[in-house]
Amino acid sequence: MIHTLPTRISGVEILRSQATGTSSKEASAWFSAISQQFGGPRRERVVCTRAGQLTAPSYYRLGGTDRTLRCLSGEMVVVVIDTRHDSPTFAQWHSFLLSSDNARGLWIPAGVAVGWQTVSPRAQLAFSQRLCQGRSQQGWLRWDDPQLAIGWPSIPQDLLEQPATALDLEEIANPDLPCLAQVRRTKVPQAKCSVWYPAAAIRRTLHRQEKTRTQIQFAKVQVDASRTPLQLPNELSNAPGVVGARQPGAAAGITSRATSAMEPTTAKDVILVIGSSGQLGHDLCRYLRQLGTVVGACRDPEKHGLLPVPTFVDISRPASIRTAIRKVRPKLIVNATGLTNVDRAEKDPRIAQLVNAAAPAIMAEEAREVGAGMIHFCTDMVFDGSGERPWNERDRPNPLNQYGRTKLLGTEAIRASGVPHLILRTGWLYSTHGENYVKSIVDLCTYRSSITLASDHFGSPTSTDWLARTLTELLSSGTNDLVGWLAQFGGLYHLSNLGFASRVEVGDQIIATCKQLTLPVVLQKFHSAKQAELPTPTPCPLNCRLDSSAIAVKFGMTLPRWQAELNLQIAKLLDSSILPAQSVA
Ligand SMILES: NC(=O)C1=CN([C@@H]2O[C@H](COP(=O)(O)OP(=O)(O)OC[C@H]3O[C@@H](n4cnc5c(N)ncnc54)[C@H](OP(=O)(O)O)[C@@H]3O)[C@@H](O)[C@H]2O)C=CC1
Ligand SMILES: Cc1cn([C@H]2C[C@H](O)[C@@H](COP(=O)(O)OP(=O)(O)O[C@H]3O[C@@H](C)C(=O)[C@@H](O)[C@H]3O)O2)c(=O)[nH]c1=O
Repeated sequence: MIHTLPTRISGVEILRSQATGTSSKEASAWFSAISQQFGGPRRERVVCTRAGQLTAPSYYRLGGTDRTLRCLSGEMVVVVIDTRHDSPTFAQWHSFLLSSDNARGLWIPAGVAVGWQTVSPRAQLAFSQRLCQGRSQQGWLRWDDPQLAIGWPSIPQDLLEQPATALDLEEIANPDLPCLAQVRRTKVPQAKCSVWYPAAAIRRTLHRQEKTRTQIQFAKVQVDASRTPLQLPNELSNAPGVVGARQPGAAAGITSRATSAMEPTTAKDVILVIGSSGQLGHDLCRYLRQLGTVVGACRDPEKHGLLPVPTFVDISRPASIRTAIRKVRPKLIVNATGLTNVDRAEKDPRIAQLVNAAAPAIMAEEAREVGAGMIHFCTDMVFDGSGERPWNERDRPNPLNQYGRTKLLGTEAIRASGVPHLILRTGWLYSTHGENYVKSIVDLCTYRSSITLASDHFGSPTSTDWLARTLTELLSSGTNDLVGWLAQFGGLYHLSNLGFASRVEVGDQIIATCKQLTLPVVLQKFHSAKQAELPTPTPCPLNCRLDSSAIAVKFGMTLPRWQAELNLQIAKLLDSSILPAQSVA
């Protein structure tokens, strides 16, 4: 019996069964359990892949065929993307870690694209697909669709099965766009031509002929949406160079992907994200792609994990910062760097000064040189933590430690530089990647029976996913002129998730969410202590509450409550099994 669990993508289900292991006997037991439960006849196969190999997402439409996957050996990250424009989770993607250990399978309904990347040296995937009567239309989604910004585990070493006809989600699913047709053209007469109408989900084969070994090219044709599908074939048949392309060459309005003519014609602004390996930098790279061409910069490309390969920068060396910026010549410099280890900053004030204070000042200088604007992130730790009132932008900073002091200097340098800028002062950041207190507590609570947290240290947990998305939304109104937008609307704003909590209350919320998501939690309760009683060497402010009302009012934003955002991010964390997979129900 296979048990099913719903996921965040409507209709996609996690499959759990008793069967584990890699033997072919168990693979066939799995296949027959799938047939029994989900019906047949089915096409079954076992696919072998190597580390880094990526199979681009594909989906089925007409005749709708469902698919199931399970990892027989090794580990792979499977990404599902909802391409059904009438679905409540349309355009959302979600990743799952499938491994031989967690014995997890996935059920993928028609209309949901699925692709995978292997993370272990080798892996085997059991793939079962219901055969349906008539033709079932398979399509491919670009694995690097910039709008989706899928967080694949790494830059693919090897790209399997992404045909040249792979489309962006917008092209596939938006019924409001003019119809897009895909045309296969060959150099021989009576070539096969497939026309596909995403809006109507109709596919036709115009001319059939015996197989030819002639090289096949692909072209995409944008047609007038007002034309009915039946009119289209004639038009295509008449288009020289497409059907029976005797004279290869571009027909009016028809362009080959190979010529890159489908790429946007207007040059996109370049956005340089410095610190792309950090928790916030990573999410900024994912979201800011919606606004321009993102170039990451960090000192360890291995930690960047996204495409394209980042530019090298060591921000403790001024020359390195200047070289990186002059090389990339961005319109926008986003500084997501920081020496964020508060104890390390206290012990090594010279490095803290270089990274948190001097580097932002140099970035601002260089931004002026190349005519760029700047985004920067400041911290709640610039305040002394007195009182209980949330700090607003007019309150006077008075940092207690080197981290706070150097961050304040960096912020002040940018403000004084005259460069158009937006500085977001935030606090208590966490993410589903990188090291942070949320991930640590989720991990620790499965095997530690006691953890002590401060009951008198208050702030707002804020997810980097939300912060990066919110910044992108803010900037999107200024994409025509990012620098001009910053000059007009920029400045310093406080921005964090809504509501305040002590560190203990945050811990309690994490445990409650983990239990709700059926993580086997061992920890029952946190021990509370005063911050001063904890073995932390660095003096830290107690009141880190930030008042984000100024930015919310100015831009009409609704801030999510920290609890709701935390629940969402923990669900993502557990679903994608960044934690040990066997601890997930
Ligand atoms: N974390 C938090 O709670 C808060 C953070 N902030 C601010 O937000 C920003 C992002 O924070 P967060 O994502 O949490 O930080 P992380 O510690 O996750 O990331 C910091 C980034 O800075 C990079 N970096 C540090 N030193 C150097 C160097 N010498 N050369 C090149 N890169 C370097 C790191 O690179 P590498 O990966 O190689 O180390 C990493 O990419 C920082 O400015 C921080 O001060 C503000 C408020 C709260
Ligand atoms: C990382 C970690 C934290 N904790 C506890 C300790 C502490 O009470 C709480 C928070 O830990 P942190 O290391 O995030 O604490 P801290 O360094 O105080 O966090 C600060 O970081 C800098 C960069 C900022 O700018 C601030 O806004 C703030 O987020 O969680 C654990 O119990 N286990 C862990 O593994």
